[in-house]
Amino acid sequence: MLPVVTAIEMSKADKAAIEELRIGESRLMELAGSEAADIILKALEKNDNPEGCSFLVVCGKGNNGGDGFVVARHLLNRGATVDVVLLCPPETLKPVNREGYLILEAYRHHNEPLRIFHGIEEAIDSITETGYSALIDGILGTGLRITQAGEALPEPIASAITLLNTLRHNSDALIAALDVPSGLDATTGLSASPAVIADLTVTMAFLKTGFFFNEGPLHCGDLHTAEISIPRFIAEPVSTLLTDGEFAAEQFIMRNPAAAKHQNGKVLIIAGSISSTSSMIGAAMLAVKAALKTGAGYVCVSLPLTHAAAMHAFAPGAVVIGRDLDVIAEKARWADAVLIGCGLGRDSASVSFIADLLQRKEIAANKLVIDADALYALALPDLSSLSFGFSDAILTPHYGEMSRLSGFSVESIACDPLDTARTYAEKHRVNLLLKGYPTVIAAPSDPVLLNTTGTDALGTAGSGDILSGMIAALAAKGATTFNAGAAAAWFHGRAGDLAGTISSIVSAEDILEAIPSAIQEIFHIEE
Ligand SMILES: NC(=O)C1=CN([C@@H]2O[C@H](COP(=O)(O)OP(=O)(O)OC[C@H]3O[C@@H](n4cnc5c(N)ncnc54)[C@H](O)[C@@H]3O)[C@@H](O)[C@H]2O)[C@H](O)CC1
Ligand SMILES: [K+]
Repeated sequence: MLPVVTAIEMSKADKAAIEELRIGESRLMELAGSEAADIILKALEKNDNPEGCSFLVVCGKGNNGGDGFVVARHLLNRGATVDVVLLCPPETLKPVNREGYLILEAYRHHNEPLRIFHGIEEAIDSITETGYSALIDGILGTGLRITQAGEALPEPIASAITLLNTLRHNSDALIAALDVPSGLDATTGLSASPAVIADLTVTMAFLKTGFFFNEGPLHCGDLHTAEISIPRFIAEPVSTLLTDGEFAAEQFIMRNPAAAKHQNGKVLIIAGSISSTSSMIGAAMLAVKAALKTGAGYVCVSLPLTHAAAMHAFAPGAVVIGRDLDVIAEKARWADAVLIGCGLGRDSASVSFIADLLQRKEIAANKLVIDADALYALALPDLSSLSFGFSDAILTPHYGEMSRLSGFSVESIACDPLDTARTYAEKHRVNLLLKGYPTVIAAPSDPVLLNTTGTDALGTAGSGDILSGMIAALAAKGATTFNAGAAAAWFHGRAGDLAGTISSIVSAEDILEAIPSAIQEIFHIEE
C-alpha cells in the first residue's frame, strides 16, 4: 500500500534524506525536475519527440520554483522550446534555487530556445501570443499553509495562478502541477483563492493527504508520483496508507476445498425491524445477501419471525432466528463474526435491545461490526463507554452518524475526516470505518487506511447495509475487523464501479449483483 503524507511528514522525510542519508538537496531537486519532465512528456505522448513543443514554466520563490527551473532545463535538453516566468527577484532565491536559475541564465548564452521573464507583466504579451503544449506550475508546493477554504493569496501569486487557469481555459494546453497544484493545501485539501486546476500533478516521492480530501480531487487531475531517491524507510512509521487490490486480495481468505460450510465463516446478523407504521426488513435482507455473496459459509439472521418467509424467499441459504436474547447470544457464541444494527430501529425498546446485546460477552468478545441503529444507540451518553468492552469491533458510521458519535458537526468532520476518524478510534479504543470519498479506516493506533474505490454509485439506500454484510463475511472468514473493513470498502467500491455504466442509476440490488465480479477481478478470474 502506498504511503500518503502530510506536508509536515514530507518535510521531515526531505530533511531525513538530506541529513541522515546525506543526499544533497540539489540532487533531490534534480531528480524531482528530471522525473517530472519525463512524466509530463509521457503524458503528452511527446516522450520520443518533444521538438516543436512549447512549455511555459511559472516559478515561485520557494523550492517548488526550484523544481520548475530543473524541469525547464530538462525540457530544453530534450529539444523543446521553453518560456520561464520568475515571480520574485532572482537575488531573493535561496542558494539551491538560485543555482537552478543561474544554469538557465547560462543556457541563454548558447542560443537555446529559452526566454526568461521577470514577473507576469513583462511576460504577458509574449505568453498570450504563444501556443503552449503544457503550462507547468512551479508556483507553490508543500510550503503553502491555509487556514480556511477560499483564503486569498497575495500578489503576484494570485495573478500567476489566474493566468495559468485562464490560459488553460482558452487553449489546448494542459496544466501540469509540480508536487501540488498551487493554492491547494497539501495536508488538508482546502484550496485558497485562486488555486490551480491541474490536468495532471507530478508529486514528489509520496502522495499527499490533501489530494484526497475537500477540494483536492477537483484540483489534481491525474496523479503521478516521481521517484526522487527518498526511500520509503525514511518516511516510516507511515501514518496513512492507500488501500489497493493486492491488500484487498490478501484479506479475502479462499475456502479450503475440503472445508465444510461451518468452517468457511459463520456470520450472525442482528438486523431489520417492523413497527405498526414501518418495516426495515430490507436492511437485513441486503446485509444477509451481501455476506453470502462475499463468501460467508453460513449466515444466520435474527429478525422478527413474522418475516422469516420473506427472508427465505430472498436468501434461501440463510437461517432465521427470532429476537430471544438467549437464542441470539447462543448463536453469537457459534458465529465467527456478528453484525448488529442495520434497520433495528431507534425507539426505546430497540435501543434497550441493542444495549442488552452489546453487553453480552458472547457478542462483545466476538468480531463485531456495528452499524446504523446500533451506532445510534452507542452514541447515547449512557452507552458510549460500551466500546471499551469490545475485543475486536469496527464501527461503520457515515458523517451524520459520526457527528452523533463524536459531537462534532458534519461540516467539521467533512473538513478533516482523517483526523476525526483517527482521534475517535484512539480515544475509544475501537476500529472505525468512516464512510465517504475516500472512506477512512482507523484503528486505535496508526496507520490509518484510505480507500478510494467507488463513486456516487454507492450513494443509494441500502449501500451501507451491503458494506456491513461484506465486512462481517470477511471478518468471519478470518480477517481482523480492521482489515475486513478496509478490504470490504475496496470490494464494495469496485462493485459500485462495476454495477452500471451510469453511476446515477445504480441501486443496492445492482451493487449486490456486482460483488462477485468485484472479487473475481482481484484474482484475475475471467467471467
Ligand atoms: N528538500 C526539499 O525540501 C525538496 C522540496 N522539493 C520541492 O519543494 C517544495 C516545497 O518547497 P518550500 O520552499 O518549502 O515551499 P514552496 O515552494 O511550496 O513555497 C511556499 C511559499 O509560500 C509561502 N506561503 C506559505 N503559506 C502562504 C499563504 N497562506 N499565503 C501566501 N504565501 C504563503 C511560503 O512562505 C513560501 O514562500 C515541494 O513542494 C517540492 O516541490 C523538491 O521536490 C525536492 C526536495
Ligand atoms: K505547484
